[in-house]
Order: sequence, then structure tokens, then C-alpha cells
Amino acid sequence: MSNPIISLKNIDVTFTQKKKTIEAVKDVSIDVNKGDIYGIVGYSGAGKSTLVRVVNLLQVPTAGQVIVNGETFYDGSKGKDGVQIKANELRNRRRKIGMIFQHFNLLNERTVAENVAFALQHSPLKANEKKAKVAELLELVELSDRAEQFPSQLSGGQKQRVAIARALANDPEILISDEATSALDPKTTNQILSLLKKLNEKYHLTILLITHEMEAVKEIANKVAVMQQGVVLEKGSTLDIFTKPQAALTKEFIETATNQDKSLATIEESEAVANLQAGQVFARLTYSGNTTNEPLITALYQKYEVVANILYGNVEILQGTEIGSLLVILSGSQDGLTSALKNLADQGIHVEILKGQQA
Ligand SMILES: Nc1ncnc2c1ncn2[C@@H]1O[C@H](COP(=O)(O)OP(=O)(O)OP(=O)(O)O)[C@@H](O)[C@H]1O
Repeated sequence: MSNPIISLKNIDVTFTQKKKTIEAVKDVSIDVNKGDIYGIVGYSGAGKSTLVRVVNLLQVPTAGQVIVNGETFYDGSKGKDGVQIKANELRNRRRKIGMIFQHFNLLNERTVAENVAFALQHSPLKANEKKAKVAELLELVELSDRAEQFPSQLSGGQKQRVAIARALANDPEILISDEATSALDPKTTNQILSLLKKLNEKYHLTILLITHEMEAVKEIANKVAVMQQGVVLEKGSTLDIFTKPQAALTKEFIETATNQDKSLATIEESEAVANLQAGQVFARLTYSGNTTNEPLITALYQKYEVVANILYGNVEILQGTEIGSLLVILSGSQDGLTSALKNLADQGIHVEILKGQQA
């Protein structure tokens, strides 16, 4: 059995403002294993930031349990307001949880090196050891030559790398990245994501990746939870979520991340789909890994006399595995279509009927 480094159980966070009650997080349970890059994806206001602030008790939940590295930080089942870890113990534990943010949160009047050193102010290291640590961290994020510059002299990507160096100063086991790439252009975003991946691989750093971009999840996360209105709609391995998405919102995120959204809109308006005939279905087929080599389309005709007209095809590489998706119109007899769709599902191909009679 896996032993999660972060276990959030049945977390509720409710804010009360005057007479208004906001249920920001509702009954969310998530287990993050050591070495995971766990993406939490959702639109603005979904409750992502509130949820991750619960991990280090920057936000105390209204109900539920928070267990980090085997230590119970909060247990809502005990007592009226729950039982919390002692303040000094929490302070120590928090140093092992680094955080980075969309707006970097650097001290503008301090140099790059001083910004990183700031995180070491309570460290037991001696002055010369702290200096060496800062130099080592700046080398890690490839900013050694900028040590004496000020944040205002840096690009957004460089600022975020300073923030990452600072977040790593106390050798954390967990890094929380709250929309860390949201203010960056696509190229810089990829550089930061690659750096996070490198830190994950090299130091086995567990990363919680909060984002509204499924693209970022696709690049580096091995697990993902999709949030909407305080609730986790679905969660699982990135591979499973991308090949068998259930919730409409998850599908929407994936379509955007794989650039299918625009193609789909155009194809849905095409004559072939707009004027779909009886005996035809418009479907999306998604398949991963070993199924990609199967001569799917030929087999459908040979076995069931079902003709597949491919309107769109795409292959993505996710976690080193090929994920194929096809938008097709399948035409055949009622029985032929039923058997063909069953055959596809039996082969582990995820079939979504987008239009036409469900055979
Ligand atoms: N301290 C607070 N007091 C009252 N309401 C809050 C507080 N913090 C968050 N909320 C509300 O909780 C809900 C979830 O907010 P949250 O910031 O967690 O969402 P999010 O998914 O992180 O979105 P964003 O990316 O925009 O921050 C929102 O309706 C927000 O207005």
C-alpha cells in the first residue's frame, strides 16, 4: 500500500462574511504520494488556492483531516474546533513545505542573493554555510550571475527562478506551486515547468501544481484532480484522466490543452457532421500506448462493415505514452455500429458519441 506524504480527508472550508456563507472547499479528499507531481486544475474561484493553503494550515479547514508526512496537522473529528498541531511544531514543519506564487512575492529592495538568504533567517546554518547554500541554490536555478541584481532587473521567468531557489532554501520535501506560470509567456512557462520536473526527478521533490492550464498538467504532472465550485469532479493518473475523462469540464480542459477545441468547433459545423444521416454517429476515439498500433479502422470495416471517415487525428505524448485521438463519422447498419462500438470499448478505446444515435 502506498503511504501518502499529503493526505487530505473530507476537507471543508467555509467562509462566513456578514450574512453570507461561502463554501470554498466541499468534502475534498486527496492523497499525494512522495515524488508525485499532483496537478489541481480548475477555473478561477474553484477553490484550488484555498485547498492547498490547507496543506500547511495557512488556511485552517472547517472540517476534515490534514496529515502531512505522517503527522496530523489538523483533525476536525476531535473537539468542537478540531485539534491542531502545536504552533512551534507547525513552524518547523512549514519550512519543509516550499511555496511559489503567480506574482513571485520577492522583496524588491533586496538583491537576488538576499531574497534567497531571507528564507534562511531561522536556519541553524552558520553565516558562511548560508552563503554557500545561497550560491548552490542560485546555481541550481542558473542565476549565479544575477546574485547581486535586484528583482526589477529580472524577467518574469528569472524572478520565478529566484522564488523557486528561495522556496528550496530549507530543503523542503513538498513544493506548492500556486499558478506559478500563469503570468509567464508559453516559452518561459515551459522552462519553469522543466525546472520543476528536474527538481522532482533529482530530489524526489513532491509538487502540488495548482493551475488553470491543463497544458501545464499535461507537461509534467503524473496525477491530476479537476475542481469546480469547491468540489473535486474527478481525479486520477494524468494518463487515465486524459484517455477517459468523465466530467464535461475535464473534457473541456483537455480539448484546450490538446488544441482540439478549435478543430472540434470547425468540424462540428462541417457539412458531414451538421447533416449526419441515420446510421451514422460522430464520435471521438481516444486510445493510449499499445492500442495505437492496432489497425482500428480497417478492422471495423472487415468485421462489421462499418466505414470510418476520419475528420481529425492527433497524437500527444503524455508521461512517455502515446495518446491518440480521432474524430470520426462511423457509418453502418444499426447492428454493425453497436458491435463496432462494443469492439472498440473492449480494446480499451474510450468512445464518446458526440452526435448521432447512441447505437
Ligand atoms: N479569505 C476568504 N474569505 C472569504 N471568501 C474567500 C476567502 N478566500 C477565498 N474565498 C472564496 O472562496 C472561493 C474559492 O477561492 P480560491 O481562491 O480558493 O479559488 P481558486 O480556484 O484558487 O481561484 P483563483 O485562481 O482565482 O485564486 C471563491 O469564491 C473566493 O471568493
